[in-house]
Amino acid sequence: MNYARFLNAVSKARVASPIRELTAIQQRGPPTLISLASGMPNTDMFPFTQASVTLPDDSQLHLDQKLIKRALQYSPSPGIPELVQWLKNLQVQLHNPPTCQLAPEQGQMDLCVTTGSQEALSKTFEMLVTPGDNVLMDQPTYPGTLAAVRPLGCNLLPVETDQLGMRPDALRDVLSRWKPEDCKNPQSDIPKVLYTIPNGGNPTGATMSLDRRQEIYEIARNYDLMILEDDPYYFLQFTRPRLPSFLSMDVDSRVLKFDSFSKILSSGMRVGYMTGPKPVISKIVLHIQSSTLHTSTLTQMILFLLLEKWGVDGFLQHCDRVSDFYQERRDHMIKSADRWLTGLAEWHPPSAGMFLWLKLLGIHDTHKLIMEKAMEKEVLFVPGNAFSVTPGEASPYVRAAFSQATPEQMDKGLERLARLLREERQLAES
Ligand SMILES: Cc1ncc(COP(=O)(O)O)c(CNc2cc3ccccc3n(O)c2=O)c1O
Repeated sequence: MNYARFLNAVSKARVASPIRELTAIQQRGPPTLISLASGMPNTDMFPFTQASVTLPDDSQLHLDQKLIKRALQYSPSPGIPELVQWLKNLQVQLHNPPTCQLAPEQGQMDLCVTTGSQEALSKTFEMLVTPGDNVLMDQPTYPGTLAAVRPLGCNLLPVETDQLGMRPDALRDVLSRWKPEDCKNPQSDIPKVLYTIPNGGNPTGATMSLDRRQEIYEIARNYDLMILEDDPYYFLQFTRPRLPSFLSMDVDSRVLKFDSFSKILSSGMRVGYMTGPKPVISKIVLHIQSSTLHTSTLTQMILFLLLEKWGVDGFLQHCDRVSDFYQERRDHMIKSADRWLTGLAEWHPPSAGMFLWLKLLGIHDTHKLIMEKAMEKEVLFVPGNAFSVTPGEASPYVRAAFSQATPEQMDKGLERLARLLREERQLAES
């Protein structure tokens, strides 16, 4: 892969911060190393002497006086080494990426910790996108991504999805404006980036079938596309075995996978991790060096202590408990939808994630209905137009989340929606 084709001018101009490089050297150095180099503060002045976190089994993660000093200090931009290594081992065990066998400059698998996958996504678009670029994207998609990429002045090209995720025929149709060989012409405006959410899609709840993943990967090979695999719901797949990731089939090293602990351990800890070709991850790390410096060391340390205690098997057992919880909530929401919305709406039961994508029959655009009338009925959804790649596009859909509401609240909420839809029907017929 020629990664220079994908990096924009800003990213190419990024160079290593000498001070941050020193942090890495200092952290790797022997205990006998005397550093008069970095301007790190003196941890003896920090008013914290230890910290403990209690787990459901009443066991504790403890940061003693020595560990708390390290946890409260600056740390390397890619992430604290022990957490980075644990996550690399997890990715190899789960996805066995072909890229592990490559030489670093050829795109060997690398990984960095980010402050949520949101930081990884925003920095990645800022690394790959030049104003005027054409960027391929699931339609509909996650508003947080739209918020990150829209201001960059590129043309977002919506690729239609259905209950099985992005449609390869729709992708081919969008790409039919170009010839595959256009990717060799630096003057061509052929798309270089494809963004998709393969599991438990936000907002549709869709999970991409294996056939489609393989077909879309082949299209990406043919048109030399980087695939941004946004995958915060990977561990919330309800079926086993989990579907293979794009990372697991990435023989070219063209996949960037965005993972997150938000849906399985904590959203407030703000820890994600990004896996991809070393030349690309290195550029993201340079962006981290000149922005946040690194994700909170304390947060990373607490997370690592937990993962070290659990091991991969223990972590996956926890993920199974979490996905079982959301599967049960999904079942409750589908039962209530069947009870209240039959004949009023259409949907596909999701096989992952936390969202149900409801098409409200007879409604051209749900925005006004939800923001005004549903509020009067004291029920809230997200109107479908919030997820459209095309700004201002009308949508008959609403996104319903089954992550927080109790089964009783879900049932009451969908009953209120049904009452509203029946009132709308009567109004339209009168
Ligand atoms: C597809 C996709 N990619 C990336 C992210 C970001 O995850 P993180 O940075 O690792 O935590 C998300 C998080 N999605 C949401 C977040 C959220 C936060 C407050 C309130 C509402 C929220 N709603 O509604 C969301 O969908 C996502 O769905």
